[in-house]
Amino acid sequence: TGTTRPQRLLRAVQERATRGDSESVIAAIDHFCRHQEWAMNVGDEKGFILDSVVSEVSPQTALELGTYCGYSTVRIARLLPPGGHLITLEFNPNYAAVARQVIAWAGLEDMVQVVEGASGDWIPHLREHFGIESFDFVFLDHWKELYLPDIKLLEECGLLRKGTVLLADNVVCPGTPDYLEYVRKSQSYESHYFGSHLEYTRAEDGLEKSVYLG
Ligand SMILES: Nc1ncnc2c1ncn2CCOCCNC(=O)c1cc(-c2ccc(F)cc2)cc(O)c1O
Ligand SMILES: [Mg+2]
Repeated sequence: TGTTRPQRLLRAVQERATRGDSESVIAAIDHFCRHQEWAMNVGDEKGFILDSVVSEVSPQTALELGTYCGYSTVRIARLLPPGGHLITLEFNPNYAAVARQVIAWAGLEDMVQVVEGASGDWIPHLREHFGIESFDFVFLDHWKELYLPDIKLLEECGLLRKGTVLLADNVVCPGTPDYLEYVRKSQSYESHYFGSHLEYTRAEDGLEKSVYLG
């Protein structure tokens, strides 16, 4: 029983990145994934698109579905405006444990809440548990077949408002066909595809940005 990949990724952060410097944490993870071991972070190329959307929205309240090691959590949290807060849901307790340490190494623990559990179980309780009225921004990066049911659940729970921006990773690879069809056809969303590549590879992938129209 050696270490897991997330544990090796965390060690690379602790060895290569400067405490409190989120840029160096992002760079350390990208270096590890390019030169040591591939891992399913959104990566630098799609991460640049994520940065531009987060900067444009400048969310006070943000939700991430699928934390993994906290790479996109750090990318989002470092761009939040004063008072901004990010809730990130992670199913796997081992991933969540690594993510908390990565987020702390970046010095962003005060803006982020890592919540362990399944998205479908937690979404109906976010309002009462965290005092959230609605989300300004949602990043979808968890099980690809849960993207569609989970945005329908967010709608039903009244957690989306006119103008909420959804950004979905992996809409080409591994792919989220039912989600794409829904947001592109629904009168309740204005959708746009940002073509890119699967993290650290030349395979095609992209992000779908969808604005909820209410
Ligand atoms: N809170 C929650 N509730 C429910 N479920 C949850 C949860 N939190 C986590 N999960 C479950 C799973 O989370 C990880 C999902 N991410 C991916 O699977 C993923 C896979 C690839 C990939 C892999 C292999 C290839 F060959 C090509 C591409 C690339 C990516 O960028 C990915 O994001
Ligand atoms: Mg992904």
